Amino acid sequence: MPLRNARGEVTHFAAIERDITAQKAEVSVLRELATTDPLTGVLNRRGFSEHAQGRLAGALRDGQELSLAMIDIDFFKRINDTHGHEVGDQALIHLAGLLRTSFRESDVIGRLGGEEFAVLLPGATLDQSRVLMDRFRTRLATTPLRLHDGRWLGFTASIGVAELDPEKASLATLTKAADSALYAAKHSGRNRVYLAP
Ligand SMILES: Nc1nc2c(ncn2[C@@H]2O[C@H](COP(=O)(O)OP(=O)(O)OP(=O)(O)O)[C@@H](O)[C@H]2O)c(=O)[nH]1
Repeated sequence: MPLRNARGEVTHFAAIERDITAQKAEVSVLRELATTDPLTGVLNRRGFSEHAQGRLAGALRDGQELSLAMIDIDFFKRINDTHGHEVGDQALIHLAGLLRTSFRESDVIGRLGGEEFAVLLPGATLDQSRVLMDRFRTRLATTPLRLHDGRWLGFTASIGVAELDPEKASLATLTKAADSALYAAKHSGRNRVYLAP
């Protein structure tokens, strides 16, 4: 803002300066809280969807393959009913930890709700994803969770995988296809990976 003398000539400029570093940090913490699942630390549905939309747009732009896997714990209700809700929560944390150490930094991992998780695999074809997901399924099935009383709890998951079709490209379409494959995996006996046609 210009400051003038009695003759109306500009002699100085005044400015108000405010350090917004703290506000910026606060906004970023709030953003993180809004997009992260507090129990497992992976992205929540909203965070996953935001990241996935971005990666999907990138894949379409670059003509890159992209796959989506939906992962759902088998008989999770039974785990809760038999061992209690706290052990159920531990199982969710266990699964999220295995997901984090099984996939690349560039893959997007989220908990979509309840015992359902999703992994978005940019650059992966349906066939490559099948191999990766089957490896993960086996890793989960052979890595039991150690309970507080020293006992071990083994559990499995069913997985449905779909690949991005550039002709029908939307996250909703891809999710629906992976969900149908997951449904088929559940109904054919669980603890398996099914691919969307
Ligand atoms: N401990 C715990 N349980 C949860 C949470 N969210 C959802 N659940 C439970 O997850 C269970 C889901 O049960 P169902 O949808 O019947 O599925 P399921 O028993 O895994 O059976 P299938 O998927 O058919 O193998 C319910 O008992 C919910 O109460 C959570 O954050 N923590």
